[in-house]
Parts: sequence; structure tokens; C-alpha cells
Amino acid sequence: MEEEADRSSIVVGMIENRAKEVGVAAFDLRSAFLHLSQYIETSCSYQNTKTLLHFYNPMVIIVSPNKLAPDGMIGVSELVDKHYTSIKKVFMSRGCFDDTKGSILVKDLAAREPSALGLDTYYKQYYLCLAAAAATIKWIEAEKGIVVTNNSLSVTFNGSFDHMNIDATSVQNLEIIDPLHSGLWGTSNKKRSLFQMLKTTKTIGGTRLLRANLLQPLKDMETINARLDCLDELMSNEELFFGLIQGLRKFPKETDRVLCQFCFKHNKVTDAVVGQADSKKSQVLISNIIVLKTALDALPFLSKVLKDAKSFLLCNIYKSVCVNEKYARIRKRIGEIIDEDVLHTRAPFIASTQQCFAVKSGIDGLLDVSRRTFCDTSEAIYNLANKYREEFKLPNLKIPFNNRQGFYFSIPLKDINGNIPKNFIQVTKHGKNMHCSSLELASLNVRNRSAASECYVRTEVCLEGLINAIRDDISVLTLLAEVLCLLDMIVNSFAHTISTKPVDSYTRPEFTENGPMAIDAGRHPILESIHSEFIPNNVFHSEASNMVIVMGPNMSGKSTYLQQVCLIVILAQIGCYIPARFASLRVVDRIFTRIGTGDNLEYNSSTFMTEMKETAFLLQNVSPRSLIVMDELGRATSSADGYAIAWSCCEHLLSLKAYTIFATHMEGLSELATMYPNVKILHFEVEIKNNRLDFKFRLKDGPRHVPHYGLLLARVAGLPGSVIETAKNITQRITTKELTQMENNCDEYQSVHMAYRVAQRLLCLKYSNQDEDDVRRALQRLKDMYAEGRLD
Ligand SMILES: Nc1ncnc2c1ncn2[C@@H]1O[C@H](COP(=O)(O)OP(=O)(O)OP(=O)(O)O)[C@@H](O)[C@H]1O
Repeated sequence: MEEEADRSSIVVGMIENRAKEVGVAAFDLRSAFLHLSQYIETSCSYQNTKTLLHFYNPMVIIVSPNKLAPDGMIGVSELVDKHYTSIKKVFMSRGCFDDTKGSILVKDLAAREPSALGLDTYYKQYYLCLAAAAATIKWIEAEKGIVVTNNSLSVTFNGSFDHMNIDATSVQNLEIIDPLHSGLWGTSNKKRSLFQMLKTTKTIGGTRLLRANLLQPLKDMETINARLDCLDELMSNEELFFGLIQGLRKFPKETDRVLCQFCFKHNKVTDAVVGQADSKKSQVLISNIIVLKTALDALPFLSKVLKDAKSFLLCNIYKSVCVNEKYARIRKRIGEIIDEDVLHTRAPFIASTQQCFAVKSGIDGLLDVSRRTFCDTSEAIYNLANKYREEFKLPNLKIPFNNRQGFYFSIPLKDINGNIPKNFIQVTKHGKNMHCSSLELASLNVRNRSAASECYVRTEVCLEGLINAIRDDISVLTLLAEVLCLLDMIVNSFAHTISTKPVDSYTRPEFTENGPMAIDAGRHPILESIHSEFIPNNVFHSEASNMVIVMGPNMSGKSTYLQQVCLIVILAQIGCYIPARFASLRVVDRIFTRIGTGDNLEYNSSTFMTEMKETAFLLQNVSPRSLIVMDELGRATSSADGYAIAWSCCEHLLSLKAYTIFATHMEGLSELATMYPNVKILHFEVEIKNNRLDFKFRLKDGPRHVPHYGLLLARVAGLPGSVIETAKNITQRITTKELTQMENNCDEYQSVHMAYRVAQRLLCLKYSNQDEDDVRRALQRLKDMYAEGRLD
């Protein structure tokens, strides 16, 4: 399953205009989804396009042939050449990117009214993605020999903009899909990504949905809360939770893919021209109908489990899927033609026999004749095996079947003893067995195969009416596919993961419209299972305190903290519980990270230039609801320039409403707090014991100077004692002056911030969901703490 889940099924068409606008059409052949997006590419390194391509992970990219964009920029075609060498690239002439054709196609093929997508209104404006859709659909129909059924495709328009945007570099930095290879976090070999941690889904569709959610978490609070309500119900109702696990198991694993395949008709004209035998395709179709029948048979159990569910999401699934008469109607029609005993199976011979006998007897005379031939040849093959067993004294001779060879003999090597009977041909060794055939078997195989092919083709003829009727109700099948993937993700991944953690270690996050981002005792979802004693830390951001500068020596836990905050936000926005005691969040629309991984994703770009490009992209695209984490910005150039850049970036971000966490070694940056009340300085607690740093991994308020931590760590790393001593003398002289300055700032910082913190807490109380009594009690506590000077 793993391999297939990774295999892409998406074809992407892309085109751009002179105004650096890009239109993208992404057609998922597995789920019959067409995603259209059109946007202005703000960054010269095509960050938005890269993020989308990373999200879709396409198997084919279709572009028009011109290498350079009209303004001399590299253009999407060159971008694909440079960065996506392993993906098949197809050129189609500019004429194939026809927006008028695209709009007609989308209108005809979309399952929902195009007006519901907003495409009717904005048609002229969004011509680029429609042009890309025209080229993409044309290529798919020609290349795959299929015709997309009208009113079948699920089309979303600019769907990725309705979700949280995490650029491709941040996806890597945060180890959302894959862990980083370098030892950045010190435990890379044991560390998994968030995706790997949650990948307990049981179907490929569910796994893909999970990946898509992690790359583009939700932004809509209602949908997030609906998922969380559903999780609440699953966590408090064991019967429902285990019932759903059992219910989902009854559906064949490939149900979601198969249901969507009914959106595509095979293009018989193309087949005839190419002269391909139809039997393979008929076989696929019959097997699809058997999967559909098995899935429809699994629905009543699911209905029974969901009948008394209370949460909105599960009730909605019950109403739209479980009590929808259309499914019963399709099942009834299948029952009129398909034998009741036929079940879905993965064993090749049983599957192919089932397919031959799927249609009830007496419906088609020719089919019945072919079946008889199929039975006769199968029996002859078994008789032949019996004959050989006796004739050659090979009682352990077996007659397995695979789709490529048909039947073959398998004999234990020890029974042969070097004397291979001369009737046997195509002899090969497989472990402790010998595989072979004989001329008689080969000839029976040919007859058996041809009888089976005839059965498939006749079966397809018999099923034609049924298949057309199924296509009339295609929307309920794609709906069932979506529901199964969603349930797989929520039940088998989210609920399962939470249930494997210690009780109450994961909690439901709360969301408020404009409230703070407050996380109490948050933990790193992955590192906490590697470290036996992971230290939790708090997070607090509000409009009045939107930047936190985190200081601390190397190895004190800064980078872990930054990653932890982002992963918690992502988990919350996919509708999952989070590793914290409590969290109240506001919805984040973009996550930006600037973390020096040392990996240069850009070719021909120094570490510093990469850092600057990423920072420029961030500053150009940041929105009031973004979350920004920056790790040691400015360390890759001279210290004065680096400091200046870090300072001015902070000042810029301070003028915005976005929340920023800035980790740095530059102690001078703490002075920002004396000038800007919306900056909070924190540090990771470290003690020095016997000339060694003792890391506490606990966040404390205010700046803190740890003398010579670089030297202490250098000693641990093994630098010679004489080198360390010289370095110590030099650094002592430099820092004495700076230290005096910092201590002065520290006092000033404390008094300014005391008053400011009161204001912050008042703001939070204003937006909180607490009742009046709780608010009154909180106000009294605030007053007492202020009087005692212990407000941190
Ligand atoms: N809260 C925590 N509890 C327990 N261990 C932690 C915690 N945070 C970090 N660690 C451990 O400390 C190691 C160093 O953490 P991290 O890389 O975050 O430090 P850093 O301050 O970013 O270092 P540098 O400045 O050198 O990048 C991590 O590999 C992790 O194993």
C-alpha cells in the first residue's frame, strides 16, 4: 500500500501570462478531481508555483513550449526543467491551452453547477486555469484512451486558497512530510515526520487525504470544529469508535479509487484503431463492479454504527450516505445481473474465476458457452497436474496461477533430485521450489485464457446497461469515496493516534475569532516520544504581544520550540487534538519559516542568498493572520550586517498583525523590547555546572546572559584547551562592555512590561469564552499578581 500511496495519479497543466499570472489545472485520475488555481506569482523564484507542485506531486506536467516568460523571467517551463527533473514533462502547443474550450469542458464535466464554483461570474478573469484545464483534459483523454463522463468531476476553484498555505521550504523545515536528513534536531535517525506519525490510515485514499490536509490544513473554523466534535464523540464513545473501525474494514481497500473510476468511459474508437484486445479493460470494469457490490454490501453495517451518532459530521454522513436510497437502487440493479455469491478478492485465480462467473447464468447464451470452455480447460489443467503427479512420482507438485503466466507447476527441489522430466519446459528455480511448464500446459493455458477473455468481453456487454445506470448516479459514488477517505483519516489516523497516547495528554484546541494564540504546556508531537522527559513549554501571542524573541545558547531547545509551535497549529487546523494541557488559538492562514537547515534548495545560491530570498518572500507575502518562525536570521553574513538585517526585519514584522517567534543568539536584539511594547523576550533556562552547560529546556521570562556558552560547548566538542583559553580571554574583554549595557536594559524592560502585561491579559479576557464569574475571578487574580509584582 505504501508504494501505491506514494505513486502519483495527478496530471498538472500550467500556463502563465505576461503579468506573471499563472493558471494551474490539476487532474487527479484516482479521485476524479479537478483543481483549478490562478494566482499572481509574486516571487521571482516561483515559490507559490513550487508550493502547489509540491502539494500535487504530479506524475506529468503539461506546459507550452516557450522557454522564457515574455519578460525574460525563467518561466514555468524552465522551472520544471530545473527543479522537477524526475517528473515527466509534456509540451503541448499554445493552441491546446484554449480557455473557451476549457470553460465549456469544465461546465460539462463538473458534477456541480459551475455557478457554485464562482466560475461563471469570474470566467473572463480566470481564463488561464481554464486554458490549462483544456490542455490537461485533452492530454488525459488521448493518452489514457478515456472519455470523462459529463457531470462527474469534482471541480474546485482556487481551493488551495481556502486552506492554510505552507510554502514548500517550510514543509521541509518543519518535517511535515519527511524528516530532514541532516542532524539538525540531533535525533534525525529516530525522528519521524508528522505525516509518518499519523499515517495509520488503512486506505490509500485516506493516506492521501491526510497528506493533503497536512500540506494545506483547514482555515474554516466551522469545519475544524466539526472534525473536533466528531473526535470528541469518538474518544468518549468506545462502541462507536470500534464500530467504525470494524465498519470501515468491511469496505475493500481500493473502494475510493474504484468508485471514482466510473467517471471515466473507455474510448472504444481509440481501442478499435489501436486494435487492442478489450478483455483487460472489461476485466477491470467487472472487477470494479464487484468492488462496488462489496462496498454497497458493507454500507448497512456502517449505517447501524452511525445511526445514533450525535456529532454534526457523523450525523451528516449518516444522512447523506447511509439513508440515501440511491445506493440501495444501485445495489438492487447489480443484484439483478450479478451473482450474489461473487465477492471481492485479491487472490489472482479466484478473482479471475469470479470475474468470469460474475454475471448470472442464462442472461447471455454466448457467455454461458465461453464459461463452459473456461471450466473445461481449467479442469483439464488440474487433470494434467494429477497425471504428472502419478507419472513422475511427484506427489507434492502444485499448480499455482498468476496473471502473467497463467497456470504453472511448482515442485519442491528435493523431490526432483536433479532428474527433471523431459516434458517440463521453462524451468526456473524459486527458493526451495522449481517452477516450470509443459507444452500441454502451455496449450491449455492459451485456451483457458482465451475463454476467460471471451467471458470478460461478453460480461461487459451484459453489464452495459448497468454501468450506464451507475454513471447516471455517479455523484453518490464519488460522495461515498470522499466519505470513506475522511472517515479513514479521522478514525484510523486521528482517533487511533490519540488513543495510543497517555490519557489526557492530547487535548482539544479551542478556536476564537480574534483571540490570542495561547498554548499551555505544549509538547513536540514527535520528539516527546523520543525523549523520556520532554519538557513542555507555553506559547502566548496576542494582538498586543505579537512577537516573541527566544534566546538561549546552542542546544537549549530553541529550534525544537519553533517547530513544536508550528506542528501544534497544523495539528489543530487539520481538526486533530494536540499535545498540550490547553490551547486557545486563532486560525492561521499562512505559516512561514526561516530556518537555516544548511540545505540549499536553490541552485547557485549561497546560504546567505537563500536566507535573504526566503526572507524577502516572507515579507512580501505575510498576512495579518500569518504565523512566522525565524531561526537565527542574519547569522550567515558579517555580524554587523546580520544584526542590522535581523533588527530591521523584526521592526517590519512588529508593524504587522502577524504572530512572530524569532529565535536568536544576538543578545542585542533584546533591546527591541525597550522600544516596542508588543515584543516579549524569553530565554531557555540553562545552568552552568562544573564548566558544563546543564540544559533545562524551560522557557523563562526576559533576556538572560549565559557567559561563554559557545566556549563551553566547544570544549565539549573537543577543541584543544589552549585554543579555548585564548578564546576566553578575547571574549571576556569584548563582553564586559556589552553586559553592563544589557543589565540596564533589563531593568527598564521589566518596568515597561509590567504595565503592558496587564493590558494584554485584559485583552485576552475580553475575547475569552469564559462566563462572567470566571472573568471576575480572573480579574481579581490579575490584580493580586500585579500588586505582588509576579506577573510573567
Ligand atoms: N523541551 C525539550 N525537552 C527535552 N529535550 C529537548 C527539548 N527541546 C529540545 N530538546 C533536545 O535538545 C536538543 C537541542 O535542541 P535544539 O536543536 O532545539 O536547540 P537550539 O537551541 O535550537 O540549538 P542551536 O542554537 O544550536 O540550533 C534537541 O535535539 C532535543 O533533543
